[in-house]
Amino acid sequence: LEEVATTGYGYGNKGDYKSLNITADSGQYYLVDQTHTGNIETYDAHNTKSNYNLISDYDNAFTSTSQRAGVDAHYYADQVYDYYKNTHNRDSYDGKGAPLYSVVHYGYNHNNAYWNGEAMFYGDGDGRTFSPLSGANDIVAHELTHAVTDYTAGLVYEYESGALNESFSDVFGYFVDPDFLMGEDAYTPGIAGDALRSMSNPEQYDQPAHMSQYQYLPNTEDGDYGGVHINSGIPNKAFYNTVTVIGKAKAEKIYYRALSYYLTPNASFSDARAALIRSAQDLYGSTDANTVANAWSKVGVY
Ligand SMILES: Cc1cc(C(=O)NCC(F)(F)F)no1
Ligand SMILES: [Ca+2]
Ligand SMILES: [Ca+2]
Ligand SMILES: [Zn+2]
Repeated sequence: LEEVATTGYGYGNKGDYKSLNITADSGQYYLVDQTHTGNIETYDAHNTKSNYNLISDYDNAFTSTSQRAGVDAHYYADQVYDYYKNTHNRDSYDGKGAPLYSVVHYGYNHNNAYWNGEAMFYGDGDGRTFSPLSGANDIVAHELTHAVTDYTAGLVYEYESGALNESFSDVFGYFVDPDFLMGEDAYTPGIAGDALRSMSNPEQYDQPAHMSQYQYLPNTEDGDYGGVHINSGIPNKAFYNTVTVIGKAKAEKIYYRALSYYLTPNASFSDARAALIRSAQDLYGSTDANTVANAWSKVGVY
């Protein structure tokens, strides 16, 4: 018997119907999507941090409650893969069709998600701060964009370059989920309208929105590696200032060109401003280049 590509369906964390690309193999069905260069495969860690296994079922319906996190991770990984291929002609995070591996039910009550250089890992949340984190497509795009960044600009995950690394992940989270809130679909299931971060109003969630409020923190785990998730509010606000004037279609080309062509591992906020101005000038001319310049000047970055 061989692995036959087929379609199935399942319910996401919100009980929403999702059509899935799956694989049938000797009477079993697996969350393995063979429709791209590399497979998209989704695993279950059963609330451990080790020994994962492919999510499988006896039919093509992944409708059990325990499968919901995997259904979302599988579906959104496909969505983000398609985004990079269709919008930027980038085949997976390495540009060469690398397979995408996702692991759900990672750890116990784990209020986070992350890319470890090889796979994406999603906690279930504790049910108060987060519901299963794969349920937010901007989080999936955020994590996958860390992989893209690692293969392109390689922004070092500390201080300003690290805050840029975080910001580019939020920015491509916007491009996949075009609203200015980050993580809202998995954040505080008991509270409507809030989010992990706001790109339009970073201060709402205790992030600086201007260079004058940059937080000098130590490059330690406790210091969030120089405040990479905190100081990202400044480039996030600059992005908001840009996209609200230029529009999404142009902004995503400008940001992708800067990330893949101009930015270097130790880029500062000022270097990012220059890379984005250059990208806007290359693609669309001086009017849009000036818009980018002003967007960053307004957050105190020159
Ligand atoms: C600490 C800490 C981690 C994060 C974060 O952005 N995690 C990735 C996400 F996808 F879950 F959002 N923010 O503060
Ligand atoms: Ca969002
Ligand atoms: Ca909420
Ligand atoms: Zn991140």
